[in-house]
Amino acid sequence: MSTSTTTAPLLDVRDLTVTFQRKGGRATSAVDGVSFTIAPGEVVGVVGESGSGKSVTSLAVMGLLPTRATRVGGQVLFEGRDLLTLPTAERARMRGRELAMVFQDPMSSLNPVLTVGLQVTEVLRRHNDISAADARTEAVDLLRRVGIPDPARRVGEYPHQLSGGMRQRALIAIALACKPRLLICDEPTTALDVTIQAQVLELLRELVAEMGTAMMMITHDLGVVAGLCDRVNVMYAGRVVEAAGRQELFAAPRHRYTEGLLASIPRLDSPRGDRLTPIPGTPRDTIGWDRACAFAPRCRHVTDACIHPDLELAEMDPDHHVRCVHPAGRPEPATEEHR
Ligand SMILES: Nc1ncnc2c1ncn2[C@@H]1O[C@H](COP(=O)(O)OP(=O)(O)OP(=O)(O)O)[C@@H](O)[C@H]1O
Repeated sequence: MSTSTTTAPLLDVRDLTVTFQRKGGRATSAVDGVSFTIAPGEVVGVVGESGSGKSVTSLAVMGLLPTRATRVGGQVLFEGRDLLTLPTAERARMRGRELAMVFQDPMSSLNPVLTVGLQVTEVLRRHNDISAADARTEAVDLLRRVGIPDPARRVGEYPHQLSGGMRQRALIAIALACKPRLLICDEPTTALDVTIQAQVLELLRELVAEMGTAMMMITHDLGVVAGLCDRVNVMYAGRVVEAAGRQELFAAPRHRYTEGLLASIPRLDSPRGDRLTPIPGTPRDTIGWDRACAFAPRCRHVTDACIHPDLELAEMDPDHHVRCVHPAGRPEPATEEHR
């Protein structure tokens, strides 16, 4: 089932499944019936622990999963067209122009033997009919817009000559060069120092708002979600377990996993001396969804009813969906911190 937005969605992911065929014939399911939408200009977070399927979901949307031994099912509708059925060449043409992606590690995403300027102009010239000189002028302007100082000099530099923060800014310049309709960011600040993280997130927020670009923000950091996202999808073991507006999610989490995630991070409004409550166990303590709620082994509220093969993502409120047999009630209203 799909979580809804009021305007026609830009991206409408329906019942996405990704299965990897392992050596010896065993298939593992990484994404298991994921559905969500992103409206034009909307910033949607995908949050969850390591291994929950966030990156595989984004790579499936971008068409960047390895084709060998990978089975992708469902639909990825971009402005109504199913990307999964488009010819490979057409998908490649859309990457950079309609959809772009920023990865976690800028050093492995940038080409080390090409100047930063050349990597920006390459994208501009691939998708636009412009001269080399105009592309260079535009590249300098883009580097300036992403906050790279002295951009006219920096265009001639190689990635290793830039700091980590500057490299990530260069990568953002490349991703936004053709003003894509959708930008997918996969943990874009994890590899950066904490002070630089905030600057890069603020830059992303400003740029997508200015360009009207929608953003899918993949993160395990609820602080990033609180500061940036309009709506949030919480993933666990390859499925969306809760989908809600940001305010609603922080004020009244309904899934016991989301509740646990929120209880395990420090909050400014917690009383002094209040202890954080970690979620017991690890994501490895999982039951297959076909037999039960995958979170059941780690859940403090588990009962026999959680052994239930058809646990649907159910509507709690308009635009708030939860996959849980014992969802939490509605606690106190949102604090200023999360508005
Ligand atoms: N190419 C692949 N072949 C086989 N299994 C894979 C492949 N890529 C990912 N997986 C598996 O798919 C599952 C989901 O991985 P994914 O990278 O999407 O998780 P994630 O939520 O993004 O975690 P992280 O935050 O650590 O990146 C994991 O169990 C992972 O081992």
